[in-house]
Amino acid sequence: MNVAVPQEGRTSGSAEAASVIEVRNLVKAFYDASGDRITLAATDVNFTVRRGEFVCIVGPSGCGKTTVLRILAGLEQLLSGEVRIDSMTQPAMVFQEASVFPWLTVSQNVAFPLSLKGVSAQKQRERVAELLALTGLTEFADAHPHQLSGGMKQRVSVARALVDDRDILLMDEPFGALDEQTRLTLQQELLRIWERTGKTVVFITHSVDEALTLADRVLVMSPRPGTMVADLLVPFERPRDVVEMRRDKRFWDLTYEVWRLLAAAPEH
Ligand SMILES: Nc1ncnc2c1ncn2[C@@H]1O[C@H](COP(=O)(O)OP(=O)(O)OP(=O)(O)O)[C@@H](O)[C@H]1O
Repeated sequence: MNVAVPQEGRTSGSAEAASVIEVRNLVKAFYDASGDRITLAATDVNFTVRRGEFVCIVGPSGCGKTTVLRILAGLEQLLSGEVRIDSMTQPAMVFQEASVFPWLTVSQNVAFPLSLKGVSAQKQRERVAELLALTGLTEFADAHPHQLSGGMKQRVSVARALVDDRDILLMDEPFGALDEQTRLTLQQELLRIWERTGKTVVFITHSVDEALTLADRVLVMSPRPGTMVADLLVPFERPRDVVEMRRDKRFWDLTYEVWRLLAAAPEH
């Protein structure tokens, strides 16, 4: 069942049992205030995501990656096409900039979705403790965001996205603003969390390296208006070691393959 805000083109149902997200012939355009000038952001986008899968989307800047993700989240309307999300819960979203409330503590930030749902204080405490442990934040439970590093703030965002146990996690360049080393640490942590929770993840990144580190499949988009030009299987076994996997020649062969596709993708 789809509990997302109903929109034209978004339907519910379980036509394809294995796929939890199905996008067919999606077209999205933005209009200026007068309605005259149109920016075609994405065109004829097709892909599916199976339950529990980790899918990364890469593509050049402005090709429509965020737009596609926002449509999945129910934050944008599509112009035409169809989006089917087979889930009991609205997708959770994590953005590039850690979206934490500065006046709340780490615990209160993580608990926020539960407080909106009227979950009892005792249950909130239990669930928040689980999530703080999962994301390595237990000792910062009472800290405020200004006392945290960028990586820790992003951990708070991830913990909050997981706290009310939604099936689908949509992540828009969540580690894009972090330094390389913190990024690698958080990639490893995200993989561990994903393996434990079994969420379906759609993750946008500019980094080919990051996509191959995390994903079961990498979807490659063309320049704007973006469309899918490749759907590549990432064959590395799980659990992955984000450092050790770089010794595997297949990692670099795939890196070359994705870069070749990005370089060759035609502009529309
Ligand atoms: N609200 C909006 N109004 C008008 N145009 C928009 C809006 N949002 C996005 N666009 C345009 O749609 C196109 C796709 O934008 P989008 O943010 O989806 O790209 P992206 O692939 O995520 O880019 P980046 O990788 O740089 O974040 C761009 O040309 C952008 O200017």
